Amino acid sequence: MKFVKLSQTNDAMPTLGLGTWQAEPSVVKSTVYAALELGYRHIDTAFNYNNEEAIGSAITKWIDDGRGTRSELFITTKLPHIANRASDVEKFLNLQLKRLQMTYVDLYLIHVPFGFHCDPETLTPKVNEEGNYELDMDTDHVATWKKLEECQKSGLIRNIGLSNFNEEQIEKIVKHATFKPQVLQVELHAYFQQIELRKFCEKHNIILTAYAPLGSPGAKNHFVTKYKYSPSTFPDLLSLPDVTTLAKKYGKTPAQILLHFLVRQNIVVIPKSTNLERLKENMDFYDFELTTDEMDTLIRLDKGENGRIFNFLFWKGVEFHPEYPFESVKQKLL
Ligand SMILES: NC(=O)C1=CN([C@@H]2O[C@H](COP(=O)(O)OP(=O)(O)OC[C@H]3O[C@@H](n4cnc5c(N)ncnc54)[C@H](OP(=O)(O)O)[C@@H]3O)[C@@H](O)[C@H]2O)C=CC1
Ligand SMILES: O=C1CO[C@H](CO)[C@@H](O)[C@@H]1O
Repeated sequence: MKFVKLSQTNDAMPTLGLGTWQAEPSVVKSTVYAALELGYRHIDTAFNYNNEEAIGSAITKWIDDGRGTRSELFITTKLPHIANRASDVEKFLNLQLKRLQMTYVDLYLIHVPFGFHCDPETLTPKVNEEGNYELDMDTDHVATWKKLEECQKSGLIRNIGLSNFNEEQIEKIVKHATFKPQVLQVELHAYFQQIELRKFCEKHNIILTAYAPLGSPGAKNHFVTKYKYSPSTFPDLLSLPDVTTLAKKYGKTPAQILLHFLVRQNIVVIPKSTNLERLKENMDFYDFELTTDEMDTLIRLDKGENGRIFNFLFWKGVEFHPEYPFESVKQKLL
């Protein structure tokens, strides 16, 4: 396992984490326990994934079984879109810590830059007459960030960061922050390499975590059936000839090539799997080295903005939120 150092706390963040979106609570408990046994030390979850409780039980059991200690682990969770306001940070963080059975998380991210009104009974977004989520137009990133800083100071969070924010939004937070964002988690894979954003993060000492590092094969099913997206908009990175050729050459799988490609560039990856064989496979990509020419071949797969899968437009009307982050997605809608 390789680690990256977070600039302000000097914490070591494992370059491989286990993604858990779409990992159902009924299976994720055994998945997380198995992953820890295999050597995973970094788990990525979120309030929205509805599985923090199951993940917490798996980790608690693993520690109680004497298999390892809390301090060996790097646990990330996220402040949800329904709580994207200073007054909700402590309430949600405390609830999430309770679900996770932890006294602190290693990394807490603001999940998305936009906010929705919350139904306090169900802790789900309020829905308007047209059946759309009600946007909270008053989202104030700096105020929310200051609250995260307080929670970091009081020891509930070790590191704070952002997810799905654009450069301008990050810059504003950096300008007002006492404790700067340590990590930015965004969609990042061979078809969507985020070249400009990566330069920006390097300049600000922000570590990038790649979500959907395999091109999120599971999102296709989810978005097509739940949100009626067209199946043709989803990439199949695992079958690309440039990837499968390299896999053959090194005796590796396409997934291992795609993960190696990102980690080689100092990017943290969080592939999701609930399948034991694939959990093992997704750890085993550190023992070979693509040549510079081979890295260049994969770099050339980048489709820029056309490679984006996650635009959040499945939340109808979200592009009208003042903090909707993806200007080029908005432009295309005009
Ligand atoms: N901050 C944010 O807004 C977001 C964060 N995330 C985070 O990033 C994580 C990763 O992204 P995700 O969207 O899950 O996409 P990934 O690119 O990690 O792909 C996961 C999918 O690929 C399959 N898979 C896993 N390993 C392999 C393999 N070796 N070969 C073939 N198929 C494989 C999984 O199925 P199976 O389980 O059956 O193996 C699953 O369907 C999420 O789980 C979540 O933690 C994701 C989206 C947005
Ligand atoms: O993390 C995430 C996984 O994908 C979801 C889509 O339903 C988003 O909620 C979210 O950003």
